[in-house]
Amino acid sequence: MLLPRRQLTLALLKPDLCANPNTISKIISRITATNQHNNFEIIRQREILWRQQDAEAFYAEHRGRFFFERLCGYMTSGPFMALVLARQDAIKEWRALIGPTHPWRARINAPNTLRSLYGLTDTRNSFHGSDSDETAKREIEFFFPELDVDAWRRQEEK
Ligand SMILES: Nc1ncnc2c1ncn2[C@@H]1O[C@H](COP(=O)(O)OP(=O)(O)OP(=O)(O)O)[C@@H](O)[C@H]1O
Repeated sequence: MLLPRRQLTLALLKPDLCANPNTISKIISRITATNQHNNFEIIRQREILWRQQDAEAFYAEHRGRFFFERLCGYMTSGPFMALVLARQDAIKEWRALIGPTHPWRARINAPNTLRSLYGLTDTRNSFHGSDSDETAKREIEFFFPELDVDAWRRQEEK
């Protein structure tokens, strides 16, 4: 029987979460829980501490937006976790698990999502997820340059 092909995505657990190790372990348990909507395999995991220029490079597409300075300030305020997650439909399923960008919207429309439970404000929304295969490759290789995403995908297709 052919197993469904897995996909990679980049997940960030942002600095407000990493200030509390207990919160991180609860979130990791939820990510890896074996049920239909979780069940992610953590392929790589790394603690990151950014300088201002790292945040500006990663979020370059948002330069000029009203929240750009706030976003870079938040992401350089302390260590955060970068994770590479694998499962079938990883991009869609991780974005579904974290919920809408704005935590207040998540609390109304998607109350069991991670941003509903842990997100603080529009900027301090605690999580990130890649939005396409192309973005996932760029973002994964930004944090894990030693991981060749194309090679991983080729291997997965065999
Ligand atoms: N209207 C806003 N006000 C304040 N901060 C914002 C706003 N929109 C986005 N941000 C911040 O910028 C980040 C990147 O914005 P983007 O539009 O790419 O959100 P997203 O794709 O839903 O979230 P993410 O990329 O973090 O998964 C958001 O996660 C949030 O921290």
